[in-house]
Amino acid sequence: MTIPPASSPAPPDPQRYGWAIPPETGHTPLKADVAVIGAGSAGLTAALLAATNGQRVVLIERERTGGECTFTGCIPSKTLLALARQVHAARQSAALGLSVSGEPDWTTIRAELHRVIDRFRDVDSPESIEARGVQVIGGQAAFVSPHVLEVTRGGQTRTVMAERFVLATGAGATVPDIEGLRDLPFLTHETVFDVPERPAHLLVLGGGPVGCELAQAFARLGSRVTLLHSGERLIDRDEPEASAALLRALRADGVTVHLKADTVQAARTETGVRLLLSGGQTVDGSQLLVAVGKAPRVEGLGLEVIGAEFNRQGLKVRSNMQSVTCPYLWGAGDVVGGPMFTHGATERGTLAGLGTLAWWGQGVAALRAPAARVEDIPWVTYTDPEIAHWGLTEAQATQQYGARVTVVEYDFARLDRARTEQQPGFVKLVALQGWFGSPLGLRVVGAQVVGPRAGELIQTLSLSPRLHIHPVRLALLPVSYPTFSEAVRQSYLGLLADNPAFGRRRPGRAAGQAQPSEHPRGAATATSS
Ligand SMILES: Cc1cc2nc3c(=O)[nH]c(=O)nc-3n(C[C@H](O)[C@H](O)[C@H](O)COP(=O)(O)OP(=O)(O)OC[C@H]3O[C@@H](n4cnc5c(N)ncnc54)[C@H](O)[C@@H]3O)c2cc1C
Ligand SMILES: NC(=O)c1ccc[n+]([C@@H]2O[C@H](COP(=O)([O-])OP(=O)(O)OC[C@H]3O[C@@H](n4cnc5c(N)ncnc54)[C@H](O)[C@@H]3O)[C@@H](O)[C@H]2O)c1
Repeated sequence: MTIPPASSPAPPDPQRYGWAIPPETGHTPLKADVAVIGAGSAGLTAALLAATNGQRVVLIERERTGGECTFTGCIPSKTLLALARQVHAARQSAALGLSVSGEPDWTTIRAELHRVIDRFRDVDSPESIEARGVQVIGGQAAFVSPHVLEVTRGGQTRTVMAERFVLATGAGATVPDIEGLRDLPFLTHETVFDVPERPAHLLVLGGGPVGCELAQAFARLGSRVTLLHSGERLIDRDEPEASAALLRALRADGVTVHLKADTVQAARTETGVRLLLSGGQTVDGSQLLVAVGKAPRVEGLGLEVIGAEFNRQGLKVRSNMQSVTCPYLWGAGDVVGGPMFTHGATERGTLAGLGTLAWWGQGVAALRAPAARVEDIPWVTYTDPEIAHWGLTEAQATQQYGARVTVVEYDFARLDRARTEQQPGFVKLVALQGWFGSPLGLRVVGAQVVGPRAGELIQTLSLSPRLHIHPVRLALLPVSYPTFSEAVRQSYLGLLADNPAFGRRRPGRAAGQAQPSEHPRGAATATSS
């Protein structure tokens, strides 16, 4: 199946985004040491770092400074989830004798969402960036010859010449090749936060982080939600137990989930949209949200003109983010492919920014490069329960290291703080056993957390391997009682000693060998609904 990139999003409403649009392009050619294309998390980081180190920097943005994270990604999605959690908590309080009825007011929810975005917008406004020594210009940039960009906007063109360049153009929503889909007015993350009315019945295509986070948020805010995912399990880069926990949670929130759903046709109906699945089943809804992944924005940038190699996975770069074929170009953020996270974008933006500096910057970049490796970036899905992961899954580790793999499972039923808050969850550590039964050579290679504060816990759980600290040191670190952080110590102790109070240890299993009944809280592997 081919997944072509979505067409460009509609231009932003100038009333709403007024001053967040960079100033007019102007006519005079510009000369700079460093030109950065794209003012999202990656481009901003690279541009500010280069400027702080005395470079003349021009930052070119075609739409809004701040990028996806601020306007259509992390900030609106986390705000919507937080509002949805409040509504959910209010509903749950019926058990305490409080009475809550009705649905939350969508106009208020939407206003609240945009109030929060507005607060973030201040930080990355063109004025604020210029105050930090970076010249910001608005327009669409493309290379026209080596070291030369043409920036166009509203029929005007301006030339920008620079010694070095950073490409940080991000990634756009992909649209699957489903018959009739492109004839429908579907939503993506670029438009869903602006819907004027609460969707009566939202169909969500895709069970990755975007689909799952938004399915839960809209369900809790009063929409009927049906999620259709082509895979066997949701968020399939995480452990199967995490996917299963999320499936249970979404269903408990009233979301109808179809796994292994192969949508073959989409059509408009009088009340919205109808999807036809390959088995003949139809699913009707009022709106459709497409959340099946993102594609790096590498087209139309004149990369061919400067000999920079790229493909649909993104700009091809070395570990220090320098283009593999164009020595004066660095890539940063979603445009280089791999894990698409804001912290990945800023880390890679830092490397690219360092790369544009003199030899010493490139030296520091080489030292920092390992931290930006795909394997070293933890990620979090901000649903309830929160789900966080770092490193290899059990199946990946077993494939790579065979019988050396050992797994510790720690159930929050043993964690006092979780018990007081009556919150389920678990930690799973994937490790390599020490040599000859000793702690020598013992090493954690992966971690998964599901439950409250999972996004915070994963940082500490992954410290030992990421900082090359022996697991014993983390296992013996005193932790305040009663905190969720005790789960870190208890699971690490489980690596060292077989005691029911700690995490339970077992040999690693290859993919498909999982025994669901043994998983924490009996988390069964997700199956088709
Ligand atoms: C719904 C959602 C929720 C998310 N939640 C999280 C989360 O909780 N945590 C997390 O870590 N990540 C999250 N992400 C991912 C995160 O938003 C991205 O990984 C990150 O913002 C990418 O930053 P970037 O700088 O690479 O790209 P972007 O922020 O997309 O910036 C690229 C910029 O380049 C500009 N541009 C493109 N082409 C040109 C051109 N030719 N000329 C000039 N300008 C151009 C674009 O207009 C854009 O402003 C989420 C994503 C989505 C969709
Ligand atoms: N919390 C976070 O850090 C966060 C939140 C949201 C997004 N992101 C990032 O943004 C990027 C995009 O996220 P995403 O969830 O859109 O993409 P994704 O690729 O992570 O997940 C999309 C899922 O949709 C499935 N799919 C593909 N075609 C389908 C079809 N026709 N019908 C049904 N399902 C289909 C895929 O199998 C895949 O599992 C990812 O890199 C993600 O990591 C991060």
